[in-house]
Amino acid sequence: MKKGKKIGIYGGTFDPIHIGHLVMAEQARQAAGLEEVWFVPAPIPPHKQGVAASAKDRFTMVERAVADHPSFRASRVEMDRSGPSYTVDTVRLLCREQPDTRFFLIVGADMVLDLPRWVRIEEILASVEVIGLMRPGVKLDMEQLPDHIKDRVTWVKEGVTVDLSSTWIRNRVAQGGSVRYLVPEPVRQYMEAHRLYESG
Ligand SMILES: Nc1ncnc2c1ncn2[C@@H]1O[C@H](COP(=O)(O)OP(=O)(O)OP(=O)(O)O)[C@@H](O)[C@H]1O
Ligand SMILES: O=C(O)c1ccc[n+]([C@@H]2O[C@H](COP(=O)([O-])O)[C@@H](O)[C@H]2O)c1
Repeated sequence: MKKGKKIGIYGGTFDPIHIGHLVMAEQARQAAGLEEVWFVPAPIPPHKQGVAASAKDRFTMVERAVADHPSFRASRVEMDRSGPSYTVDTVRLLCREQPDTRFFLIVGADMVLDLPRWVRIEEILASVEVIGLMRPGVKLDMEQLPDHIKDRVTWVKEGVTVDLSSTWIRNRVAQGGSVRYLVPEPVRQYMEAHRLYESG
């Protein structure tokens, strides 16, 4: 077992980042005793059909969202890479740069069920552990997961769950509704200033 720092890697599209991401990342940090959590915006998420905001805007919103937490960081590790943002490339790079660090991938329940379809998932699971986040509306049928994946996932069972998605936020903004308190205030102000997700 590695003895170095414990760092969480929280990858996502963050289109936009919302309080569900933040509340769950904080619970993962506490539950696993992580010294830091790195939020890793994916410019081209491998399994999504398209994104609404640019990678630059999504990254800036993540930066703003985590600025007031002493252990949260926005990581540029996927920002300057071309092609789909495969997690295996990120994990490879981080483990090479910091061989003594114990990295944990923080993954929502919907994405945990998707792990069997990730590129080179065996290599990922040989290098990092997975912290699973419960998510409302996602039924955890563990039969869907092969044992070698299931065994690498530790679930955060304490605390609250948050019934919120970026899709819901985008739809709300497009309908002219308020998302105050559902995204951090600096993120809301950025969205408003840049007219992100507004219709027309
Ligand atoms: N409310 C939530 N509770 C638990 N996990 C979440 C929640 N929202 C997002 N996640 C997890 O955060 C990671 C990044 O998610 P993503 O940025 O795609 O947000 P999303 O809300 O799922 O977006 P979208 O609605 O656009 O699909 C994924 O692992 C996802 O499962
Ligand atoms: O590497 C893969 O094959 C892979 C497939 C699907 C998702 N991911 C990663 O999982 C994270 C969450 O994805 P998403 O689509 O829910 O934002 C994000 O960091 C993606 O790059 C990675």
